[in-house]
Amino acid sequence: QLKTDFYKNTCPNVESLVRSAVRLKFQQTFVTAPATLRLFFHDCFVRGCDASMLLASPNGKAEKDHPDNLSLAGDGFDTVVKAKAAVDSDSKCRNKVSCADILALATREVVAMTGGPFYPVELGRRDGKISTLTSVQHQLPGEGFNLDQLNTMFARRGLSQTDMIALSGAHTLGFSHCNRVSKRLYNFSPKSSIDPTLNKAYVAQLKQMCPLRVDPRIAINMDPTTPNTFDNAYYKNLQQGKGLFVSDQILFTDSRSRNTVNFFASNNDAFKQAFATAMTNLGRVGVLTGNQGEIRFDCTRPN
Ligand code: HEM
Ligand SMILES: [Ca+2]
Ligand SMILES: [Ca+2]
Repeated sequence: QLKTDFYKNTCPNVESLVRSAVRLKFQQTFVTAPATLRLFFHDCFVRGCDASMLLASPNGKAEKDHPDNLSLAGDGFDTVVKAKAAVDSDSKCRNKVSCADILALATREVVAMTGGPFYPVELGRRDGKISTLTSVQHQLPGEGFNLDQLNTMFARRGLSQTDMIALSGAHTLGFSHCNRVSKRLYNFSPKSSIDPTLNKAYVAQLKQMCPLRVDPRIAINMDPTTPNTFDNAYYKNLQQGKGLFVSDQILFTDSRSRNTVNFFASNNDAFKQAFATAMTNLGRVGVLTGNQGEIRFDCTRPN
């Protein structure tokens, strides 16, 4: 239903307009890349890829206000606002391109700019009008999830285990916060205070960055080897016990997903290809098309 040339007649330059705006923003701050990528994921998992996550909060009860979204970096939202302004600066395009499509295009740009694949982006999504805190409940994966929980949550959106493993490779970029990992370092289980699947040297490193009772706002790299490059280092890290979250490390620990991790670790091109396919599948989740929804004038509020 979505098509790569959806705006062929209404806004033929949409891709280059978004690209220049995202490039400019990326030059100002690297966080643009991980922030936009994560925003797209969270948007698609809640009510589908409809830009619901971008809607401002009039009453403190929007999607944005859910605890799982409070750590979304502001630069992701700002990237979409800037790209939308660039699109609307072209009189032919003004109010013709949905915020959901602008987010999908901006996400492709940040992936490509950091070294990931440049893949065709399907377009034609419409913007949703609803954003509620309760619609986020149980829709986003937790950092403590096991393989079955991850597979169930992704399968509900038509995404395979391979898609899930490839998409988890997004953790090759960006930051987390100490509160997400302290349980694995200090308080893992009655049997062992440290998660036994963690690499010992990595534990020491993490404990140094995240001492007990550290300020929970302290940020740490998710990929300790190449935090600013979109590459398959994430999977090589998993092979060495250097997955930051339980939900990362389980992909290698569980024998049902280990082969795919080993394959992506050994072949960056295969990972990039699988990531592109999985992003296309993610971009189709729950989309509004045709005359459903609307084309928002302002990405932060319904028309
Ligand atoms: C598989 C299950 C997943 C879990 C449990 C998970 C969980 C998390 C958590 C807890 C953080 C850190 C938040 C913080 O402390 O600030 C994070 C960051 C991030 N996640 Fe995921 N995530 C998952 C999948 C994904 C997917 C599918 C994508 C995108 C395709 C993604 C992209 C990112 C990015 C780019 C960051 C870094 C954000 C930044 O630097 O601002 N994650 N994720
Ligand atoms: Ca959404
Ligand atoms: Ca990396």
